[in-house]
Amino acid sequence: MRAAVLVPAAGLGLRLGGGLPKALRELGDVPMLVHALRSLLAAPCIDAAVVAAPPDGVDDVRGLLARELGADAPVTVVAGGATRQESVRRALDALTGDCPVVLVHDAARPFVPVEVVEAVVATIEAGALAVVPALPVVDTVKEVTDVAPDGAAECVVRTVDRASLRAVQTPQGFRRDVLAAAHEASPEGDTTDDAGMVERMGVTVSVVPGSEEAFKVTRPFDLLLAEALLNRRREQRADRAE
Ligand SMILES: Nc1ccn([C@@H]2O[C@H](COP(=O)(O)OP(=O)(O)OP(=O)(O)O)[C@@H](O)[C@H]2O)c(=O)n1
Ligand SMILES: C[C@](O)(CO)[C@H](O)COP(=O)(O)O
Repeated sequence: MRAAVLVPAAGLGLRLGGGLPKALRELGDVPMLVHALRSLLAAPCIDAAVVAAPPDGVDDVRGLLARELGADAPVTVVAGGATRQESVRRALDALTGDCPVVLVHDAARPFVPVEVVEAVVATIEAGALAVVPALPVVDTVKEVTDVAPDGAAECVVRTVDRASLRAVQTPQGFRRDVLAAAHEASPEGDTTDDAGMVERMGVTVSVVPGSEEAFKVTRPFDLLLAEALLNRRREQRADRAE
C-alpha cells in the first residue's frame, strides 16, 4: 500500500449557510463528498480512504458511498468529531494496515487534480516528513486591529509582504508516524490544518504547487464556482467523446 487519505467530512458548513452538512451538499448530481472521493481515488497512489462523516449520518454516508463508488471501494466511514482536528484524529485511529504515507484532504475541496495528489505522495516518498500544496497569494494582505467578524471598525496595522506567503490547500501529506505524533501532542483546536501541528513539533513542512481547482467550498459563491467547474469538465468530456 502506497498511501491512504483521511477525509474530514463532518463539518456543519455554517459559512455556507448551514442546514445539510457541507460534505453532503449536492454538486451536480451527487454530494460534494462523492466528488472529493472520486478525485482522490482517481490517483493511482491512493489505496484507501477513511471518511470522518457527520456522527448522526455514518450509516447514510456508508450507503451513499457504496452506491456511488461501488461496494468494493476501499473506503471506510467513521464518525467525525466536534472539530476538524478531532475528525482527522478519529479517521487516523481507524486507519488499518501498513501504510507509511497518510494524506489529509478536506471533503470541501471536491475537485483536487490527480497531479496534486500524486505530487504530495511523491514528495513524502522522496523523503519529506510533511508536505502541503500551496498557491501564491494574489491579493494584497494587510494585518488589522480590532478584528471583527463583519470587518466593521477594523483598522490596518501594516501591509504584509505577500511574496513570502502561500495559500495552503489539501491534500496535506505526512509520514504516518509524524502525523500520529502531531495529533497526540497537539491541544484541541490548536491549528486550522494538520501541517500546523507538525510545524509546532519543529518538523520541516515542504511545499508543492497547489491548484486553483483544489479550492475549498466555504461560502455560497464557492458553490457557483464549483458548478461552473463541473460544467466545464462535462463539456471537456463531451468534446473528447466526439
Ligand atoms: N467538526 C468538523 C469540522 C470540519 N470538518 C471538515 O473539515 C473540512 C474543512 O472544514 P471547513 O471548510 O471549515 O468545513 P465546516 O467546518 O463545515 O465549515 P464552517 O466552518 O463554515 O462551518 C471540511 O471538509 C469539513 O467537513 C470535519 O470533518 N469535522
Ligand atoms: C485545512 C485547510 O483547508 C488548509 O487551508 C484549512 O485550514 C481549513 O480551514 P477551515 O476553516 O476548517 O475550512
